[in-house]
Amino acid sequence: MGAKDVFTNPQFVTSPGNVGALKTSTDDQNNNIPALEQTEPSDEEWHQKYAFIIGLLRKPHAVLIKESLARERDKVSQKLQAYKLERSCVRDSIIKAKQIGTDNGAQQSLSAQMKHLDMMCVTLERQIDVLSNVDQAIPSTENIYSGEPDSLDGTSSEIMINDELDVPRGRNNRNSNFQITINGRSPLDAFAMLHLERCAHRETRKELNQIRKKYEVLRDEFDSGEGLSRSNSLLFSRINGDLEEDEMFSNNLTNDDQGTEMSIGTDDSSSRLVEEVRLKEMTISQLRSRLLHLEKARMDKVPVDAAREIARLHSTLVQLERVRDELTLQNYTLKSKLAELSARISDSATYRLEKPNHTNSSAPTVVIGSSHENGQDSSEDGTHVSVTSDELRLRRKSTYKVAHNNETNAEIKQLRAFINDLHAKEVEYQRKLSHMETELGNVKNQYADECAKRSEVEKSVAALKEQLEIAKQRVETTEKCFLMREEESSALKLDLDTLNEENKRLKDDLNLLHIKVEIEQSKSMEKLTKYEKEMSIFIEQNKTLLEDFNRERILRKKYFNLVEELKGKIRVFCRIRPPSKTEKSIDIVAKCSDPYTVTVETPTKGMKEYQFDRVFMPDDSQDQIFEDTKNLIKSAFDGYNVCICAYGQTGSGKTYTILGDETHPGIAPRTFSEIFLLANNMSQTYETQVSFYVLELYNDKLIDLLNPTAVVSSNDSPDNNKLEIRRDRRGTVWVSGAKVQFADDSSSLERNFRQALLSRHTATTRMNDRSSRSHLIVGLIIETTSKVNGTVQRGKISLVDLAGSERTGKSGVSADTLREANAINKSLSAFGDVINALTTDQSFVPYRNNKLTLLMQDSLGGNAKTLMFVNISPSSFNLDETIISLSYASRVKQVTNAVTRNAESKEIARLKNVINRIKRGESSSVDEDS
Ligand SMILES: Nc1ncnc2c1ncn2[C@@H]1O[C@H](COP(=O)(O)OP(=O)(O)OP(=O)(O)O)[C@@H](O)[C@H]1O
Repeated sequence: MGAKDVFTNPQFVTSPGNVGALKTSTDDQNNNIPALEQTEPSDEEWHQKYAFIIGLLRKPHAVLIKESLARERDKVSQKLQAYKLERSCVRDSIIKAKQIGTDNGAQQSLSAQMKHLDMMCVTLERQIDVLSNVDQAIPSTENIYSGEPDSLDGTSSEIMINDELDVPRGRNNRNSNFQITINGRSPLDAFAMLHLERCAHRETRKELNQIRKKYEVLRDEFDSGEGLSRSNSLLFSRINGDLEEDEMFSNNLTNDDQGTEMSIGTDDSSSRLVEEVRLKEMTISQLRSRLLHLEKARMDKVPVDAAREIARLHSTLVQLERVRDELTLQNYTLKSKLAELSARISDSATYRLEKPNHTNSSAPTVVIGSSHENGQDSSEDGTHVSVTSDELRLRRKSTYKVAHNNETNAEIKQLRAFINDLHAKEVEYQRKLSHMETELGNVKNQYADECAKRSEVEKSVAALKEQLEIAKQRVETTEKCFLMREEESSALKLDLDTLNEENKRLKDDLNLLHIKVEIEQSKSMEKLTKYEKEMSIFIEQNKTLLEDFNRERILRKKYFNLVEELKGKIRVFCRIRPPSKTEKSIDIVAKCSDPYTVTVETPTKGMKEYQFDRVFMPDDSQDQIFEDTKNLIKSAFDGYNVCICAYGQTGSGKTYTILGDETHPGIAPRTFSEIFLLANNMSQTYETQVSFYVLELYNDKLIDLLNPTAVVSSNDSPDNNKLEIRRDRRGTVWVSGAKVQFADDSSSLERNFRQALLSRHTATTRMNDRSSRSHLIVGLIIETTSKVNGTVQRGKISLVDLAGSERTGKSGVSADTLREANAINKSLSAFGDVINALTTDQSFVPYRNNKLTLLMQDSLGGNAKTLMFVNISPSSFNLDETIISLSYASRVKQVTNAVTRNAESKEIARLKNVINRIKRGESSSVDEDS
């Protein structure tokens, strides 16, 4: 195609008859030998063609092509280097894999990779070679300018241009605006194709030369035969279609009669020869058809002009074969004629010998062949011969010939010699013909081999072309991708520019905003600092105020208490015990809303509220209870009477509050420790003497628990009951006849106290496992004598654990203890009466109605600082009792005592002691008041 494009361009075709057409010279027309030199373009013509293309390749273009070729070669070289490097890495990996002994799959994968890399390396090396060849084929720029044909000489610019020729078509070419084309091809392509065409022509020329030489050899051999000049002329006259003379000669011999058949006879050698020739012809025709097929197949693949050349060569070959066939035919014809002539001659001789005087003319009669078409047998006697009309005619002719015997004898002889020669020549000719056929066969075989080789090469070239096409497509795809990426990149660049501008604008805005924000921030910071300062001031003020408030609150409470104390009011603490096991599932109705208020939810009257000096919650510990209580202990050291009592329904926690248990000691044991602690603290300035008594009011009877035997005797005999409740002149209640025991320390005091408690009356009720069935009164007398001035102060702490107020049915007391319950209720009722009288400012307070009220005379409205615990149960089960207790305690809180200090001067105390001693010596009664 490329070659066709180049050569169909009129500018290339310098001599239309020279290129693409086999021209037959005048001299060779007779011999039918192609004039190869004249059909092949001369070197000058080739140079003209090259020069035309090179003329187009002006210096800039040539330089560009060379540069682009060099670039391409460098690129491919770099690629090759990279592949080689990768190859060496893969090789190292394979070696390592073998050393380590990795699995076969990995090794196979590496091997496949290695093969691929090898293939790529080979391909790239070939590409580099091709590029180098093309580069060398392009003449240097000086030569382009000078346009010297030598520079384009086929020998000097001989390149192996094949279908792998890869003219750089990348960006470089595009960028260099290399747009000159020849029939749609770049000059470089045209140059390459021209070169290809020239090479093909050279090959064809070589081939034809060989054929021509062989042909000439054959011809020389044919011509060089002795005595063959005539036959040669005849043969070549036949070859050249000049058969007139021969036909005349034939007509002379055969009288040229239509329908006459000249039998050659049954000569075996001739028929064998004919058969051989026929077989050879068949073989030749088969070979020819095969050759034609192969030629056609090859022609499809070769450039058109080369194909045309080959076609012409082929037609020449066909012509030559036709000539050969004709010669063969003529040979046969001549052979048959010779045979005929021989037969005639022999017949004529026979006739002449047999009938020498038969006719006047004595001309021999010629019997031709064995043709006896009329079925008449010839007679052997010679006198009568039965002959056909043909025989008669022949005889006439023979007669004629005999008449000219003398003239023809010489000719016959000559003919015989000629026949002999012809026979010899025929043999020779057959030999040469067979030799020529063999040669022709060899040539054909060689040609077929060449064709096969060429087809192989063409196949490999086609495969390489395909690879090249794939590579080109890949390059084009890559270029397209690259272009797309470039377009995308440019679009992105535009976007980026826009975004950069936007970003810049936004940054400016942001900077402005930053400045504004900073200004605002600084302002805000100033304000914040200001506010913080103000806030800290406020916080400080608030803190101070809070502290002041708390201090004031405490002070207020303190002063309120003080006022209350000064007023002599009884202080009342409320303590709510935790729910017992049996009360867990029952509703809780009594709650502590704040440290001074207890609320009780009643089903009929709603929520009831009671205010007390302090309210303790169920989980408040014995420590917390005593913490708010121990100030009173100090008052006893100051000479005041102090009374701490617990009131409440049975099982509400009175005994737990006053006495406690072993693990949770109550107010009494803690008071013992506190007394001796204070005494110890004051031991520098005061001498302290502690004495105590423990009484029980059981069934309206006083029992001295420090002397329980006395109790038994008193019960048995009232006369022996010496325990009498008395008051001294300052109103302090004391019990005459009760054992007052001195205590040196708290432990001995507690030990004796616990011992005394063992004698207390208790019982198990439904409300309490260890219900106190009596009122317990513990008197602690503290007498302090100042070591400085001898002042004596005498204070008393009364700890009273009242028996539980109860409803007999609810508490489930037995009939045996019913009397105890009645006595308890009676005493508590008297206690209530006294409270009523005191709170209603009645002139008469019924202390004497009951021994309990008589005993507590100095604690209720008397000369004492009184603290009463009202113990309540939280559960709804005890709601009624709880409300009664709380109402009762609220009234007690209104009671005012007449609090005075029990202090005397040292002298009075001394005198009193003297008097007491005298009195003890003179009289046992020292009561000052009853
Ligand atoms: N605040 C409390 N914390 C823990 N347990 C308590 C509390 N108050 C009372 N109890 C328990 O409740 C039960 C009854 O208490 P306590 O004996 O003191 O009642 P009481 O009022 O003295 O009864 P009674 O009048 O029948 O003698 C006891 O087992 C006691 O341990």
